[in-house]
Amino acid sequence: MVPPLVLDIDGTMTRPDDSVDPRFFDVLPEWHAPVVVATGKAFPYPVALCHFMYVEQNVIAENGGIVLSGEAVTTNGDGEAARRVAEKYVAAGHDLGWGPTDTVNRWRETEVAVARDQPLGPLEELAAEHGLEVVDTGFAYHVKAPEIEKGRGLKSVARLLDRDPDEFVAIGDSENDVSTFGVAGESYAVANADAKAQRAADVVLDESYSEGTLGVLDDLRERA
Ligand SMILES: O=C(O)COP(=O)(O)O
Ligand SMILES: [Mg+2]
Repeated sequence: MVPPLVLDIDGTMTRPDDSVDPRFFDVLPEWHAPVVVATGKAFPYPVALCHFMYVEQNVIAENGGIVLSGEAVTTNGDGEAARRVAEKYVAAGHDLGWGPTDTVNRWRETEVAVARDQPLGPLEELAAEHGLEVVDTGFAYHVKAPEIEKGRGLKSVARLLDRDPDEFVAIGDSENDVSTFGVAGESYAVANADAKAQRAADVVLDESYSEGTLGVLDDLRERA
């Protein structure tokens, strides 16, 4: 049997141009074990990705802020403190950096994301004043409660799926995947992963982005 998977999206299921590799649309519906999509993105993004890949909606969104498996949705935290940080950041003359529509934060419930071309120092200061931290995923700065992590989300999804977290194989690319790597039984960082993810992973792959991830899936299938 193939093992259950926990897959990060950005940098892991994507190609260097940020598009999701279309090969996952064939590989994942045929994966004969649960697939959990674990992302820093707001809840609707991974739900839509699962929907359009036609796989079960096992989702860890907002870095563990929201978890969905089967009929159970769990929200960890209300994002109130993160929104206060964002307000103060904007009041200090900065910008969240996503333009007037801001679809990055529009449906975000438990944290706030800031574009990486905005100043990090003042954001970290405000976050610390509110007991929060800033996590850099390589795609955005996430202002979040330190205790909310993808790894904690994996524990609750595993429970709902009646699996041991240790059975999961995790693949990721950045510091928001470190907690997942700590909970899963086996972990891989793609070659484009940041230093923290590389240090935390059991294996650092030679191949980058979706190429690395699909290579692991091939190996796991062969092993099964
Ligand atoms: O939304 C981000 O900043 C990163 O998303 P990811 O966790 O799927 O890589
Ligand atoms: Mg990522």
